[in-house]
Amino acid sequence: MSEPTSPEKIFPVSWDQFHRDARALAWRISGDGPFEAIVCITRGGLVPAAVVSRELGIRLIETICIASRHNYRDQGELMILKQVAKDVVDKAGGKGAGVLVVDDLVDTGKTASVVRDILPDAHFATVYAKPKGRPLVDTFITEVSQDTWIYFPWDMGLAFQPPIAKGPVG
Ligand SMILES: O=P(O)(O)OC[C@H]1O[C@H](OP(=O)(O)OP(=O)(O)O)[C@H](O)[C@@H]1O
Ligand SMILES: O=c1[nH]c(=O)c2nc[nH]c2[nH]1
Ligand SMILES: [Mg+2]
Repeated sequence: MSEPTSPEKIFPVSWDQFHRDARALAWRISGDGPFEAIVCITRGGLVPAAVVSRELGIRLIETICIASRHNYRDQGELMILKQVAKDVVDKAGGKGAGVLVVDDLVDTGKTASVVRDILPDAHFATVYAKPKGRPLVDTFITEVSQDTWIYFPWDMGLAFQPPIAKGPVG
Protein backbone atom coordinates (compact mmCIF):
# COMPACT_ATOMS: atom_id res chain seq x y z
CA MET A 1 0.00 0.00 0.00
CA SER A 2 1.17 3.50 -0.62
CA GLU A 3 -1.29 5.44 1.47
CA PRO A 4 -0.10 8.98 2.08
CA THR A 5 0.54 9.61 5.76
CA SER A 6 -1.27 12.44 7.49
CA PRO A 7 -1.29 15.38 6.96
CA GLU A 8 -1.72 14.60 3.31
CA LYS A 9 -0.61 17.13 0.76
CA ILE A 10 -1.97 17.41 -2.74
CA PHE A 11 -0.19 18.38 -5.92
CA PRO A 12 -2.70 19.06 -8.71
CA VAL A 13 -1.18 19.14 -12.20
CA SER A 14 -2.88 20.84 -15.17
CA TRP A 15 -2.54 19.62 -18.77
CA ASP A 16 -0.37 22.62 -19.51
CA GLN A 17 1.96 21.92 -16.61
CA PHE A 18 2.14 18.24 -17.44
CA HIS A 19 3.05 19.03 -21.04
CA ARG A 20 5.82 21.39 -19.90
CA ASP A 21 7.15 18.85 -17.41
CA ALA A 22 7.07 16.00 -19.94
CA ARG A 23 8.86 18.20 -22.46
CA ALA A 24 11.44 19.13 -19.80
CA LEU A 25 11.92 15.38 -19.23
CA ALA A 26 12.61 14.94 -22.95
CA TRP A 27 15.19 17.76 -22.80
CA ARG A 28 16.88 16.20 -19.79
CA ILE A 29 17.26 12.79 -21.40
CA SER A 30 18.05 14.05 -24.88
CA GLY A 31 21.78 13.58 -24.30
CA ASP A 32 21.48 10.10 -22.83
CA GLY A 33 20.50 8.22 -25.99
CA PRO A 34 20.36 7.17 -28.68
CA PHE A 35 17.26 5.18 -27.83
CA GLU A 36 15.89 2.58 -30.19
CA ALA A 37 12.52 2.27 -28.52
CA ILE A 38 10.32 3.59 -25.76
CA VAL A 39 8.64 1.13 -23.43
CA CYS A 40 5.83 2.93 -21.73
CA ILE A 41 4.22 1.66 -18.54
CA THR A 42 0.48 1.90 -19.00
CA ARG A 43 -1.65 3.59 -18.35
CA GLY A 44 0.03 6.60 -16.73
CA GLY A 45 3.12 6.38 -18.94
CA LEU A 46 1.12 6.74 -22.17
CA VAL A 47 0.83 10.52 -21.98
CA PRO A 48 4.48 11.41 -21.23
CA ALA A 49 5.59 8.74 -23.72
CA ALA A 50 3.67 10.53 -26.49
CA VAL A 51 5.40 13.82 -25.66
CA VAL A 52 8.89 12.30 -25.30
CA SER A 53 8.44 10.28 -28.50
CA ARG A 54 7.54 13.43 -30.41
CA GLU A 55 10.42 15.47 -28.98
CA LEU A 56 13.13 12.84 -29.41
CA GLY A 57 11.86 11.39 -32.70
CA ILE A 58 11.48 7.88 -31.30
CA ARG A 59 8.80 6.09 -33.31
CA LEU A 60 9.05 2.56 -31.94
CA ILE A 61 6.73 2.55 -28.93
CA GLU A 62 6.04 -0.57 -26.90
CA THR A 63 3.94 -1.00 -23.77
CA ILE A 64 4.14 -3.00 -20.60
CA CYS A 65 0.70 -3.05 -19.03
CA ILE A 66 0.73 -3.08 -15.24
CA ALA A 67 -2.11 -2.56 -12.79
CA SER A 68 -1.57 -2.25 -9.08
CA ARG A 69 -4.17 0.14 -7.70
CA HIS A 70 -7.44 -1.70 -8.00
CA ASN A 71 -9.28 0.51 -5.54
CA TYR A 72 -8.22 4.09 -6.29
CA ARG A 73 -5.19 4.79 -4.08
CA ASP A 74 -4.66 1.49 -2.31
CA GLN A 75 -1.89 -0.49 -3.91
CA GLY A 76 -2.71 -4.17 -4.14
CA GLU A 77 -1.10 -7.05 -5.95
CA LEU A 78 0.87 -5.92 -8.95
CA MET A 79 -0.46 -7.55 -12.12
CA ILE A 80 1.38 -7.62 -15.43
CA LEU A 81 -1.44 -7.63 -17.98
CA LYS A 82 0.90 -7.51 -20.98
CA GLN A 83 4.62 -8.16 -21.21
CA VAL A 84 7.18 -6.29 -23.33
CA ALA A 85 7.16 -7.76 -26.85
CA LYS A 86 10.00 -10.23 -27.43
CA ASP A 87 11.29 -8.44 -30.54
CA VAL A 88 11.80 -5.23 -28.51
CA VAL A 89 13.60 -7.09 -25.71
CA ASP A 90 15.75 -8.91 -28.29
CA LYS A 91 16.55 -5.65 -30.10
CA ALA A 92 17.90 -4.33 -26.82
CA GLY A 93 20.28 -7.25 -26.35
CA GLY A 94 17.84 -8.98 -24.01
CA LYS A 95 18.47 -6.54 -21.15
CA GLY A 96 17.08 -3.25 -22.36
CA ALA A 97 20.19 -1.40 -23.52
CA GLY A 98 19.00 1.42 -25.77
CA VAL A 99 15.46 1.29 -24.41
CA LEU A 100 13.84 4.24 -22.69
CA VAL A 101 11.22 3.29 -20.11
CA VAL A 102 8.69 6.05 -19.42
CA ASP A 103 6.11 6.39 -16.66
CA ASP A 104 4.21 9.30 -15.16
CA LEU A 105 5.64 8.83 -11.68
CA VAL A 106 7.47 6.57 -9.30
CA ASP A 107 5.92 6.33 -5.83
CA THR A 108 6.85 3.28 -3.71
CA GLY A 109 9.03 2.02 -6.58
CA LYS A 110 7.25 -1.35 -6.83
CA THR A 111 6.18 -0.86 -10.44
CA ALA A 112 9.60 0.40 -11.48
CA SER A 113 11.42 -2.47 -9.78
CA VAL A 114 9.31 -5.05 -11.64
CA VAL A 115 10.12 -3.38 -14.96
CA ARG A 116 13.80 -3.05 -14.01
CA ASP A 117 13.93 -6.80 -13.46
CA ILE A 118 12.75 -7.27 -17.05
CA LEU A 119 14.91 -4.53 -18.61
CA PRO A 120 17.86 -3.97 -16.22
CA ASP A 121 19.92 -1.95 -18.68
CA ALA A 122 17.12 0.38 -19.80
CA HIS A 123 17.08 4.09 -18.99
CA PHE A 124 14.19 4.83 -16.62
CA ALA A 125 12.47 8.19 -16.85
CA THR A 126 9.47 9.52 -14.94
CA VAL A 127 8.02 12.98 -14.80
CA TYR A 128 7.54 12.95 -11.02
CA ALA A 129 9.23 11.01 -8.24
CA LYS A 130 8.60 10.39 -4.55
CA PRO A 131 11.56 9.63 -2.24
CA LYS A 132 10.96 5.88 -1.86
CA GLY A 133 10.97 5.25 -5.59
CA ARG A 134 13.53 7.83 -6.57
CA PRO A 135 16.58 5.51 -6.47
CA LEU A 136 14.94 3.36 -9.15
CA VAL A 137 14.76 6.08 -11.80
CA ASP A 138 17.62 7.51 -13.84
CA THR A 139 15.89 10.76 -14.74
CA PHE A 140 12.88 12.66 -13.40
CA ILE A 141 11.77 16.29 -13.32
CA THR A 142 10.06 17.09 -10.01
CA GLU A 143 10.27 15.40 -6.63
CA VAL A 144 7.30 15.58 -4.28
CA SER A 145 7.22 14.33 -0.70
CA GLN A 146 6.05 10.79 0.07
CA ASP A 147 2.88 12.08 1.74
CA THR A 148 1.82 14.01 -1.36
CA TRP A 149 -0.82 12.70 -3.75
CA ILE A 150 -0.37 13.88 -7.31
CA TYR A 151 -3.62 14.64 -9.16
CA PHE A 152 -3.09 14.13 -12.88
CA PRO A 153 -5.11 16.12 -15.42
CA TRP A 154 -6.70 13.00 -16.94
CA ASP A 155 -8.19 12.18 -13.52
CA MET A 156 -9.72 15.61 -12.98
CA GLY A 157 -12.45 17.79 -14.42
CA LEU A 158 -13.65 21.35 -14.09
CA ALA A 159 -15.90 21.72 -11.09
CA PHE A 160 -17.78 24.60 -9.48
CA GLN A 161 -15.97 26.07 -6.50
CA PRO A 162 -18.17 27.67 -3.84
CA PRO A 163 -17.16 31.22 -2.86
CA ILE A 164 -14.72 31.30 0.05
CA ALA A 165 -17.19 33.30 2.15
CA LYS A 166 -19.73 30.43 2.01
CA GLY A 167 -17.32 28.10 3.81
CA PRO A 168 -16.70 24.45 3.01
CA VAL A 169 -19.56 22.48 1.41
CA GLY A 170 -21.02 19.50 3.23
O1 LIG B 1 5.88 3.33 -7.54
P1 LIG B 1 4.56 2.67 -7.34
O2 LIG B 1 4.09 2.70 -5.92
O3 LIG B 1 4.51 1.28 -7.92
O4 LIG B 1 3.46 3.55 -8.08
C1 LIG B 1 3.66 4.14 -9.34
C2 LIG B 1 2.72 3.55 -10.35
O5 LIG B 1 1.36 3.69 -9.88
C3 LIG B 1 0.58 4.29 -10.92
O6 LIG B 1 0.08 3.30 -11.80
P2 LIG B 1 -1.19 2.40 -11.45
O7 LIG B 1 -0.73 1.03 -11.08
O8 LIG B 1 -2.06 3.11 -10.47
O9 LIG B 1 -1.95 2.23 -12.83
P3 LIG B 1 -2.28 3.30 -13.98
O10 LIG B 1 -0.98 3.73 -14.56
O11 LIG B 1 -3.10 2.52 -14.93
O12 LIG B 1 -3.03 4.45 -13.35
C4 LIG B 1 1.57 5.17 -11.66
O13 LIG B 1 1.12 5.40 -13.00
C5 LIG B 1 2.84 4.33 -11.66
O14 LIG B 1 2.87 3.42 -12.74
O1 LIG C 1 -2.71 9.65 -9.55
C1 LIG C 1 -1.80 9.17 -8.84
N1 LIG C 1 -1.14 9.99 -7.96
C2 LIG C 1 -0.13 9.55 -7.14
O2 LIG C 1 0.45 10.31 -6.36
C3 LIG C 1 0.19 8.16 -7.25
N2 LIG C 1 1.10 7.37 -6.62
C4 LIG C 1 0.95 6.14 -7.14
N3 LIG C 1 -0.01 6.12 -8.08
C5 LIG C 1 -0.50 7.37 -8.17
N4 LIG C 1 -1.48 7.86 -8.96
MG1 LIG D 1 0.98 3.38 -13.85
